[in-house]
Amino acid sequence: MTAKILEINDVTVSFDGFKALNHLNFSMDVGELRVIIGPNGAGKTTFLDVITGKVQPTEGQVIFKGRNLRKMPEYQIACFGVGRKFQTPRIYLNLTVRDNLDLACNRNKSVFPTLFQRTKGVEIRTVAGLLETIGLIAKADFPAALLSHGEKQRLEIGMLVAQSPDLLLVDEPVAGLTDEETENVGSLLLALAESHSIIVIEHDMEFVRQIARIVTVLHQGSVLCQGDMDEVQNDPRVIEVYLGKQEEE
Ligand SMILES: Nc1ncnc2c1ncn2[C@@H]1O[C@H](COP(=O)(O)OP(=O)(O)OP(=O)(O)O)[C@@H](O)[C@H]1O
Repeated sequence: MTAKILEINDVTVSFDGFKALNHLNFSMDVGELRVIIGPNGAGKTTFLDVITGKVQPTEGQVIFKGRNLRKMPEYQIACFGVGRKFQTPRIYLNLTVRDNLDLACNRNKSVFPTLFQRTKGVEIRTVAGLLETIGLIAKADFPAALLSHGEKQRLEIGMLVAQSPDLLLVDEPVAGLTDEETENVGSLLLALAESHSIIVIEHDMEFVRQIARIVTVLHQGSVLCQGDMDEVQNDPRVIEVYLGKQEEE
């Protein structure tokens, strides 16, 4: 049986009685690339928030690498191997691409990774290797401010990977990107999926089709259905709550 990197058991998150997550059950294998879709308000961001420790479950458990994350502060969870990419790139615009990556690599040399038993064999990345992975060798010495939006997204993904996370959480990486940039980010995530477990939240169905193996659909804080792209797209419940409405927008 393949080891699970993440198990979410019967998790509910209540905000003043409103259940943003409602008895949610979810699991994924080590090395899996999983895409999460769902209508606005389905609970996707809250789902990421309970994994990173930003939000504590009201009920239920989040188990990462076999360990219950309950009451673990956010920075400890990050050091234990969860890396999160937010929708808007968080990079240093005045620094060069190379210096951004260098900073991220050096962050990894803090004492915390050794304190929180990182998985053996997780590759420690070099700046040169990262520049190649994210396809920005030619722009290594440009200030990050001069990059296109898609290149900034790739740089931030590179900075995340520099910290050798076991699980990458990527929130809407292609929102606002051109078709070409979208494809580049997709190829990058597919390349990273060869050595990382990755969760991607995305609304862009073309992009989801490019990268997805298994798709999980969230609705009203629970898993509505899960399967490959064809199964999910043809599921009448998904068409009703998400895909049908999306086409009308
Ligand atoms: N801190 C909070 N306090 C109260 N309600 C919240 C809070 N955070 C989220 N919610 C509510 O929980 C529900 C789920 O929100 P969440 O942001 O997780 O959904 P989402 O699927 O990410 O939506 P979107 O696609 O619009 O980003 C929404 O109805 C939202 O208004």
